[in-house]
Amino acid sequence: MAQYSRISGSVGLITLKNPPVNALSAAVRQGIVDTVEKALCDPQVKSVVICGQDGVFCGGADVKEFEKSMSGPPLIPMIHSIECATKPMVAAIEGSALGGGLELALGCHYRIAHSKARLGLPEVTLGLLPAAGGSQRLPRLIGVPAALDLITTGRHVTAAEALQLGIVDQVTDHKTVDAAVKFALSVAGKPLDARRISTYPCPVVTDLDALFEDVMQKVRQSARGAIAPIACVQAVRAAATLPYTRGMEREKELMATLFTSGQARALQYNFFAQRAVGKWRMPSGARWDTSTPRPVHKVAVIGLGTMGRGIAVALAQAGLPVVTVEAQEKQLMEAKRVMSDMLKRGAKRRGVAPPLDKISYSSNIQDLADVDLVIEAVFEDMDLKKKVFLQLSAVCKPGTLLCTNTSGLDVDQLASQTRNPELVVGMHFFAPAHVMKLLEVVYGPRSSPQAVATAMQLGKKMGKISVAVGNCRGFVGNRMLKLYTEQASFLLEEGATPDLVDRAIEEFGFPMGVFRMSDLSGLDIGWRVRKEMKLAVPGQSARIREGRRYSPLGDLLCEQGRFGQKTGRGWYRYNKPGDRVAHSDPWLHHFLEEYRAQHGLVARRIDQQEILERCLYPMINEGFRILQDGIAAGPEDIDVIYVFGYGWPRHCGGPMFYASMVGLEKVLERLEHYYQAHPDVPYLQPCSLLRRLVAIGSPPVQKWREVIKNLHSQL
Ligand SMILES: CCCCCCCCCCCCC[C@H](O)CC(=O)SCCNC(=O)CCNC(=O)[C@H](O)C(C)(C)COP(=O)(O)OP(=O)(O)OC[C@H]1O[C@@H](n2cnc3c(N)ncnc32)[C@H](O)[C@@H]1OP(=O)(O)O
Repeated sequence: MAQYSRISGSVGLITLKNPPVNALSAAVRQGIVDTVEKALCDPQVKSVVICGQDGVFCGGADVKEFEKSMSGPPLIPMIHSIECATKPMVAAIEGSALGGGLELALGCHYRIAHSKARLGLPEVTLGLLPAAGGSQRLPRLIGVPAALDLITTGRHVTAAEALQLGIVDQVTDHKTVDAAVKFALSVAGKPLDARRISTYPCPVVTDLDALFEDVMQKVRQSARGAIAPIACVQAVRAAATLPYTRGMEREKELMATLFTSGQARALQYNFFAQRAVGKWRMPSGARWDTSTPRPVHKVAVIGLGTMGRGIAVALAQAGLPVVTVEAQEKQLMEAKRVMSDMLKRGAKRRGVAPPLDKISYSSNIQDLADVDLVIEAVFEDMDLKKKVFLQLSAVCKPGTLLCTNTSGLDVDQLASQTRNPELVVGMHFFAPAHVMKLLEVVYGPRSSPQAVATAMQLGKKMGKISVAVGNCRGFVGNRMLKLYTEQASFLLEEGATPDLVDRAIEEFGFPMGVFRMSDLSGLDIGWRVRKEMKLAVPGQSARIREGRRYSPLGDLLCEQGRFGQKTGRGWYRYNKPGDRVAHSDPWLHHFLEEYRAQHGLVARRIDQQEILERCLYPMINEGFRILQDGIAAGPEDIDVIYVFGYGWPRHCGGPMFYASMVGLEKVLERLEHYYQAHPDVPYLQPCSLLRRLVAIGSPPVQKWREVIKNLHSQL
């Protein structure tokens, strides 16, 4: 839909109307075609302004339409006819001009932006390229290097940067449409030949081959198997080397391969999944749109280890006053120094003043009497956390929300220490907490919807993608991760090496393999938990514990003081403690051989396919159990957690989406196969939800919620 009116006597005003982001649906495209024609045929009209309603120019093509067969006028000729118009066309950009929205603006002869507007070609993040002329017009307008940067990263630029780059002609702090109309009046009747970007030659680049080789290498390195960034580079190369019409053909050709790819489907699924997790619901029926968060004006963080420091910094960066409490004076002083540096570095990056005054430091828990919300981030020890919750419950004013930053401990046990268990939730941050985007908000059986709503809103304010999940050991992320790491150890017992397993995982697209990751986070953390659970017993190497297969490999390494990077030895060897470059370690290979000999295990050749299936399918199976248990409300929650918290390659959608792409029948068949081969690993047994989905014909992932709902209503 687009509305046409005439203002200031001679300016035709076209307003895109498709809330919330004025996406270019078939109806909007039809509206634009019709209203442009009207404006061009109206003899009173000397120039035209195109704007979007409600302060948003246009969020691009309507991504929901990509799943259906396309109807309505196509974008490319529509934009072409705007560029060919004989009356000046001016884009009035407020809010966002993204993807097809910016391409539409590039088809106009002039662009006026509000100072708060954001512009960009983020198609690459959806597995696509700017295929309505964006890959051909932008390099012609701003040069090849700048266009490559914007198109391959998909980053949004501010109006100020857009002006500097030459994407927009004017930036205004006032009403954008008024400024655009004034501008349109001033250019009426002026020649337009020099304003049609498609006619520009691409600015010459010295040593084009070297530039593209360099960019392609960088993109291949950071893309980790994603195809869209590579196609984006190829499209820009076409702009730099071919006439416009041939460049457009190349753009179309490249888009055709991306458009139907699994990666594009995965990335678009993930785009909507990120938005779906904000619409949380609890098994009780409480939901995001019926639960009002409590106001949070002042926050506290208790415990200033690595996690507490990161959380406090993220809170201060979000503009919240934070009281931090650390019982040990020495640790408090050290934390203050490190956190001030973190705030200064962050502020420098963002070009703002460091919010040092937002954080106050104390060693006295009594200083938390007036805060609205506390995040406890002391050592991961249930007894210690219980003690802290007991104290907090006595010190804090009534109504204070008490949150625990735990990676898997029982939130309900902590709630039971307090006067108001309904005000207790888990906030599981990921390290480094001021950088990582993910937050698991964990509700216990007694957490109130209001407490969940408050934690979710705080997460949003901190710039996190927050996912509400139920309370169980490890919540969603770590519950699934446990099986992944355990399977990786089993593979070592059977003949693999850390390098072999990590290579397979990294080629799949994870930034780091399972053993490299374990060395980075420290083997001792899991060891301590296993010792607490009485699973790990020093000096013991039995391979069956509590009636099921157990790999003591990690425990045995810890007994040798091999804790990973921090000790310079772990699954790999490092040149010195704290070093980050992992080297294959002959000692470890010898250790594995001895271990296998001791247990009568014969090493066999393990291929990449088996490594992936053994590491990923049990996780996926556990994901189905998590859905079945109602710990996560839908597959989107699990997938968002894995993409943003655990490095699951975004172009594979997330573990549950990946399962649907592989085919649920295949996942089921392989799990059955592995369970038969390893009956002492109970979690390999396929979960009944997976069986059920296969039995009803493997519906697409978007339909699983319905199946789960029916399953729960039958129980
Ligand atoms: C054989 C095969 C032949 C192949 C040839 C096919 C040729 C096809 C030709 C296509 C031509 C290509 C055109 C173009 O190059 C492609 C594109 O434009 S792709 C889209 C690019 N745009 C984006 O990526 C922007 C995405 N949106 C955002 O970043 C943000 O939404 C925003 C605009 C910055 C606004 O942010 P917020 O205010 O925070 O709001 P939300 O993000 O929560 O969004 C609100 C609401 O809107 C929905 N939504 C947003 N953008 C779109 C969109 N582009 N399409 C559809 N829906 C969109 C979002 O999901 C939210 O929905 P809700 O959750 O409320 O239901």
